[in-house]
Parts: sequence; C-alpha cells; structure tokens
Amino acid sequence: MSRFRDELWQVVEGVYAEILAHPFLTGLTDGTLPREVFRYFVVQETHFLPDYARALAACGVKAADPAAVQRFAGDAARTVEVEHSLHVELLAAFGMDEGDARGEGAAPTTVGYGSYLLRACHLGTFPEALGAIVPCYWIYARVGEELLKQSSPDPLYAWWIETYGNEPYQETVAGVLDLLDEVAATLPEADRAKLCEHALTTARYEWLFWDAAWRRESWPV
Ligand SMILES: Cc1ncc(CN)c(N)n1
Repeated sequence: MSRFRDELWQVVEGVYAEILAHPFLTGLTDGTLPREVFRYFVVQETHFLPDYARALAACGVKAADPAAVQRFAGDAARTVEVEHSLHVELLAAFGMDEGDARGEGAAPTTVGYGSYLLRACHLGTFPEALGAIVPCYWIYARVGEELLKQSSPDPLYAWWIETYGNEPYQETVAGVLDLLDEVAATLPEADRAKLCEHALTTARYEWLFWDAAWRRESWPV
C-alpha cells in the first residue's frame, strides 16, 4: 500500500539530493569543512533551535489527537534538552557560550527560516504546521543516516553526525512519519497539497541554512 510519506518524499527528494551534494556536507564527512564555517553554523543553530522548539510546541497546540499533542510537546522539550544542549557544548569547543552566540546575531536565513516555521505553525491549520515541521525532522534524520556511513575524521563533526544518525533521533523521526501517514489519510486532496507546499518550502530552507553557513551569510546593510 502506498504511504503518504512516499508521495511527500518525491516532493522534497530533489532538494535533499542538493543538500547531500553541498560542500558543507561533503566537507563534514571528509573533514575538510573549515572549522570557522562549522562554528558559524553552530552559532546560527543556537539562534534557530529556540524558534524550532516554539514551532513544535505550537504544532502540538493545533493537534486534535492527544498522542500527537504529547509527541510535539515532548519533542519541543527534547529539542532544548538534546539539540540545543549539543550546540551549547559545541560552542564551548570553540571557547564560546550562548551569550557570545547571541552577540553575533542571527543571519537573514536563520531569521527567515525560524519566522516561516512560526508563521506556519501559528497561523496555519494542523496539516499545514505538520507540513512545515516534517522536513526539519526528516531531512536531518536522512542526512544523519547517510553521513554516519562514513562519519568524519574530525571528532567534532563525527559527534554532530552521530547525534542525528543514531537510533534515538531516528526513532523519533520514524514516529513522526507514522503520524504523518495517519493524519494524511484523513485529509482531502487540497489539504495534502498545502501540506506538501509547506514541506517543499522548509526543505528549501534546510538547503539554504547550510548554504548560508558555507557563505557565512551576513546582513548586506
Ligand atoms: C536548521 C535545522 N533544521 C533542522 C534541525 C533538526 N531538528 C536542526 N537542528 N537545524
């Protein structure tokens, strides 16, 4: 039986292929990614992750099913516990703390991506919120799984890869994809199309986020 996730993957897979081919990601696995580019990425993650956690919590508010409410509320908390903490530890490896990261400010792509997620999760329906949020989970899980096959000679990069490639993160994402299939089965075609549109936009933002780090994007004025 065909699953909605397979349909959705067809929508984002071209973007995912570009992500895997991006020099930021190939540089993570072969260890050639300049540390300064990774440091920039970690700083931007410390700006992004609180908005991501807020978007997850807002997505949970929209869910009708108590199990879905619990999932997104729990994932909002885990984002802070696991992902944000990882990035605070990575900052420490660069001799920085959260205050230093805040001092560097959020780049245009970070502001744009966080704002888009918050907008979709606050102003959209539950399926729209889900569409916007799913690529954040799924693309990181696929990237983690793929990169873990090679890992990295750089211990900092290997640590980052393991967080997303390892079982706990993969299991979390598998649960969200089961939920996605269940929800999509109840939706009219027009709502599924909207869900896919949001997913394509956030998948593109995922590419942009890595690309912005690669370019060390800053506000031009
Ligand atoms: C930009 C971005 N997107 C997704 C994830 C995975 N939660 C993340 N940590 N950062």
